[in-house]
Amino acid sequence: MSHKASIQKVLFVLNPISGDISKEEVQAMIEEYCAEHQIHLSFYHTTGVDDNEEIKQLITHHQPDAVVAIGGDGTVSLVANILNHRGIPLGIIPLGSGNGLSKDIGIPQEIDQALALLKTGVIKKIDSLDINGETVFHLSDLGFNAFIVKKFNEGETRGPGAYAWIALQEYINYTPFFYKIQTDKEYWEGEAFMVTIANANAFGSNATINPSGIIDDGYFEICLIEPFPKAAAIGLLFSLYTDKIHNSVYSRILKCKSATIQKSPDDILQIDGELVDMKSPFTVKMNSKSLAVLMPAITEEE
Ligand SMILES: Nc1ncnc2c1ncn2[C@@H]1O[C@H](COP(=O)(O)OP(=O)(O)OP(=O)(O)O)[C@@H](O)[C@H]1O
Repeated sequence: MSHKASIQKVLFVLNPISGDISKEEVQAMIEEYCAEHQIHLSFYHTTGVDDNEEIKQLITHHQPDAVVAIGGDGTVSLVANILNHRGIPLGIIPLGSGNGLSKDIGIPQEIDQALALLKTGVIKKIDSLDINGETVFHLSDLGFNAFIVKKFNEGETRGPGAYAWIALQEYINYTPFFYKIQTDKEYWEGEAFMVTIANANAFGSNATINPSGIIDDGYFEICLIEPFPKAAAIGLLFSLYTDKIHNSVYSRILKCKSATIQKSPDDILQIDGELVDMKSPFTVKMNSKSLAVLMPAITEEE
């Protein structure tokens, strides 16, 4: 179910440090678009400190029809967390390096086209997941990828090249952790190279970990990559980038509505790009259709 967006008042939340484009230019483009389409606008520039409270106050004050996050995954997550369960739609103008959620829901990656959704888009509700009080809108994982995210955050170099280089170096000596997973439907235990708790389909890098996931079907998937011989690594990588990982003998997907996961103490959890300190065991629960999102009308017909 979706309905045509009728948006006349927008709060734009802009992260001045994300992306490599001039934010003055982005703001000028938005101001011009809104003037042309009689959209009343206000801007909030994030500071990295108390943004959550400031944005909540601005929402109360301005009563916007939509709040548009302009930035990377961190900015999208900040705004999505505020809007979750509130009914006010989230818009996204992607400026980060990954932009995972925006890609998964079909939001154009070009600024002008993403902006045009204010007039051409539809509002649709998507699911979110609750992991012991932390919210996942896109993907969360344990194991190898979360470990690489940690290494990447600790390093000096940025960009997809740096991430791939760290992954390649660490992969050689990586030892998979042991997991116990009880879902509302089945039990699984064993070692896994990676355990992805997926509300959506693909990482910002376009590696599709959950090809058949649907973001508003009331289910999530726990996507396991079981330990594999080194010789299988290239094939697995190829499967991830051709939407075929579910066909691999090393892949197992547990589709469910709730789950309890037991992890090893040293294993790390990442949620939508941020590392989270999580106790074990932890529970994952579905919040069906909790977040209203502004997206292209075409997504529904695909
Ligand atoms: N004015 C600011 N100065 C410094 N840090 C900021 C400011 N505003 C937000 N931040 C920080 O920016 C981070 C979020 O960045 P975001 O993910 O949106 O962009 P990015 O890092 O460029 O994108 P990506 O994660 O996709 O590479 C948060 O850690 C937040 O605290």
